[in-house]
Amino acid sequence: MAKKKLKIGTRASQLALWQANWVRQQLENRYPDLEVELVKIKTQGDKILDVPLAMVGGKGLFVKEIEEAMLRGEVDIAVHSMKDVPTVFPDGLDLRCITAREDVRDICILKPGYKSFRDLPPGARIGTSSLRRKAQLLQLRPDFRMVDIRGNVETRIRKLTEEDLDAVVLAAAGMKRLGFAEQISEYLPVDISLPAIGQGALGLESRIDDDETNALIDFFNEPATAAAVTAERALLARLEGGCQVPIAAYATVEGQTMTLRGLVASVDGAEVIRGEISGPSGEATRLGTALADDLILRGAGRILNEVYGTETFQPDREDV
Ligand SMILES: NCc1[nH]cc(CCC(=O)O)c1CC(=O)O
Repeated sequence: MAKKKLKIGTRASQLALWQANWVRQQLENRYPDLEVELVKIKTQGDKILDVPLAMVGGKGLFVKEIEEAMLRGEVDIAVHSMKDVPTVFPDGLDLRCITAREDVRDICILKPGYKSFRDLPPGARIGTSSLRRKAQLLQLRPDFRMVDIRGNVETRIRKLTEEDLDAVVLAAAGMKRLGFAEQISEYLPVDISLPAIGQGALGLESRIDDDETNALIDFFNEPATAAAVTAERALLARLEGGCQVPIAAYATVEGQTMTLRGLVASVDGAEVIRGEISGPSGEATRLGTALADDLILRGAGRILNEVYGTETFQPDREDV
């Protein structure tokens, strides 16, 4: 008998609900007889609002409680921003689909009066709590003063005015999904702000053995984005990336060829190790791992050891 009802586990933030509702809509369009319900679940990341994310620590801050509900059978699938999804999954669960990417870039909203990000005055105060954004912007403009802002997209937009900042930096994807595109002052090219791993893509997670659900959702997977995000995540996994280190990667696929760019930086942006690799898109994992190894050899290993307090990343170790 065909499945009659499907439950989506989602965070209650505006962006998460938009994303879950988008998935619901696609499902209902495709399967008119299917009833789709959203189940709101509070995660650790939603509860700790006053501390910069990099200091909260722990991977999967925004997904753990939803995964637990899925394992208990209370929900069938979870919809995540790929950016927030850890690289390892609990036993019994896996990432089943990666959707086509929304705009992958970061954007800025400037204080009224400024024409361009390039024209911001010396010492301009920039709102972001992402180490990745901070490090890259500080490399470009060491005079910038970075101000931590947390909260959902609307809250962060409001902080431009409330905290009298000169600019705030956010993901284009979130702005567009929530209908705030007209508030975008400028798109930051990927050479200036290389995106977060998985930025702009959604991931659908489900129980590995739930064949019925998996058959229903497989159409969401978009092979080119899936390959690109797989390469980015392989790089992240090799670098054991948590959120204490600025790490960025972005892969594009043309025909059968993938180009992956990546970087690891020191938090102050004084050191930014960049790299690029191209190869068959069918070898996404190998490309991501190989670029990570290249970055480690060229200085990322030292940065990671310092931040993690380990000596794991030795350039001369064979398995690194
Ligand atoms: N960390 C929060 C988060 N997770 C995903 C997005 C944006 C949407 C996306 O990248 O898919 C955002 C907001 C932001 O960084 O501005």
